[in-house]
Amino acid sequence: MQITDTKIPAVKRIVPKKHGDARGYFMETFSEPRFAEAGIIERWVQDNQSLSKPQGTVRGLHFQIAPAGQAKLIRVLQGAILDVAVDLRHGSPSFGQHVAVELTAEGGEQLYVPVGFAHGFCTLVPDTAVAYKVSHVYAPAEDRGLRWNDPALGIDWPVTAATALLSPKDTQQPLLADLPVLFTYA
Ligand SMILES: Cc1cn([C@H]2C[C@H](O)[C@@H](COP(=O)(O)OP(=O)(O)O[C@H]3O[C@@H](C)C(=O)[C@@H](O)[C@H]3O)O2)c(=O)[nH]c1=O
Repeated sequence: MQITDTKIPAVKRIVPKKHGDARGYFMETFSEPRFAEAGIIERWVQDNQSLSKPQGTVRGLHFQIAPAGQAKLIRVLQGAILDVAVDLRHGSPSFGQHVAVELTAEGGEQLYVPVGFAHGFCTLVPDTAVAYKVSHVYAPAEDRGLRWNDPALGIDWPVTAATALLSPKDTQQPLLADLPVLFTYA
């Protein structure tokens, strides 16, 4: 398992080792000691899974605020996504910047997104299934969003507002400039 920093070091890319044989493959998708060595110490309390039927489905950008902040560990079970994490930590040298990484079922790559980031993805093929661990249970009262295509974020999505499929909620999320201070950089 390889765990490397992305251009925002708090966000990590994980590539599990695939042991292939005549039957197929085996891989460890999570190892507490290996993650701890790489500085990722979380108590994962909920596993989520979603299926997005059309290519070009966008989910996000989402986060939960205190006291229900969520770290996330994202991977693709079927298909492929462009996975995006936006730094919302005021005082961070990368505040407002993002990491965008392709995750595929074939490659088994994962993205670790700590508390303080908004998260979202766009599916790159039809029938894409995504699974992720979170470090706090779903808390609807603390659930928040950020507009996926806010020009201030400069995210190079593979879709436009005319071609993307979003939930009604996600078309109406606030812009970065309209968010109060929600997270601070330690
Ligand atoms: C996120 C969540 C949703 N739900 C319910 C609420 C709603 O009725 C239905 C669909 O919710 P949403 O539209 O928010 O689902 P979705 O847009 O897939 O939300 C997810 O997006 C990705 C990008 C994330 O990062 C996740 O944390 C989560 O916010 O599922 C839960 O029961 N538990 C949960 O943990």
